[in-house]
Amino acid sequence: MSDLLISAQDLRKQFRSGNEPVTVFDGLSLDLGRGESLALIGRSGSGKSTLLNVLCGLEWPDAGSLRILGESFEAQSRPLGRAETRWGELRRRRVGVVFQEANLMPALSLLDNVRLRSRLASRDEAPCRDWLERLGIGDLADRYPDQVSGGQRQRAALAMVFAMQPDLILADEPTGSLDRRTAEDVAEVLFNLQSRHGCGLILATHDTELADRCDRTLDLGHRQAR
Ligand SMILES: Nc1ncnc2c1ncn2[C@@H]1O[C@H](COP(=O)(O)OP(=O)(O)OP(=O)(O)O)[C@@H](O)[C@H]1O
Repeated sequence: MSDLLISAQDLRKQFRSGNEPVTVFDGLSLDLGRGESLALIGRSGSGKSTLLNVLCGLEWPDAGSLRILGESFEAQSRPLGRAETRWGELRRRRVGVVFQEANLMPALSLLDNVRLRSRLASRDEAPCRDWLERLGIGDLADRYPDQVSGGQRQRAALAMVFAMQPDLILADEPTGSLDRRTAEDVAEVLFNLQSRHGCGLILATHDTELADRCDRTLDLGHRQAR
C-alpha cells in the first residue's frame, strides 16, 4: 500500500463575488506522506481554510483531482451520492478535522462530545477522559460547551480528534485562541500523538513557531513549498 496519504493535483478553487469569479488557488498540487506534517501559512485570505475544507470534502474544487487515504475524487464528479458518502465515511473514521470554530454538540458535556466522536470512529471510549486531562481541561469534563472559554472549546475539539485516532489530522489554527504557554503545551500533545501514531498532519497557522515544528511549510501567499 502507498504511504502517500494525500496526493492532490492541479486543484483550483474559485468563489463568486457578485458576477465575478475570484480565484483562491489554481494549479495547486501537494503530497503528504504517512507520519509527515505540513504547515499552511500565508496572509489572511490566502486560502488556508479553503484548502483544508477541500482536503476534507467540505468544499469541492473547481478543477483537479485528489487522492486521499486510497479514495479518489475528481473535480468533474461533484460530491453527489457516492462521493458524498465516501467523504462522510472518511471524516467519521479516518480524517480528524479541527476547525477555527470548534464545533461541539451544545447539548453534550465536553466528555460526552469526545466519547461520541470516539464511538462514531469505532474506538475505545476508555481514554476519552484522559485526552481531556492531557489537554489540561480534565476538570471541565462535565461542563457544556457554552460553559467554557473559546480556548477550552478548542482543546476539547482536539481531544475529540485524538480520541478517534485518525490517519490524518487537518487543523485550522489549532492553537489560535490559546495563550503562548497553553499553545506550546497543546502543540506538544499534538506532535507527540502525530509521531507516535504516525498519522499525517496538515495545519493552517499564523504562528511561526508552530509552523516551524512541521516537516514542511506551504506558503499560500507565495505558494512555495520548502
Ligand atoms: N464561501 C465563500 N464565499 C466567497 N468567498 C469566500 C468563501 N470562503 C472564503 N472566501 C474567500 O476566499 C479567500 C480565502 O479565504 P480563506 O478563509 O481560505 O483564507 P485564510 O488564508 O484561511 O484566511 P485567515 O488566515 O484569515 O483564516 C478569501 O478571500 C475569502 O474571502
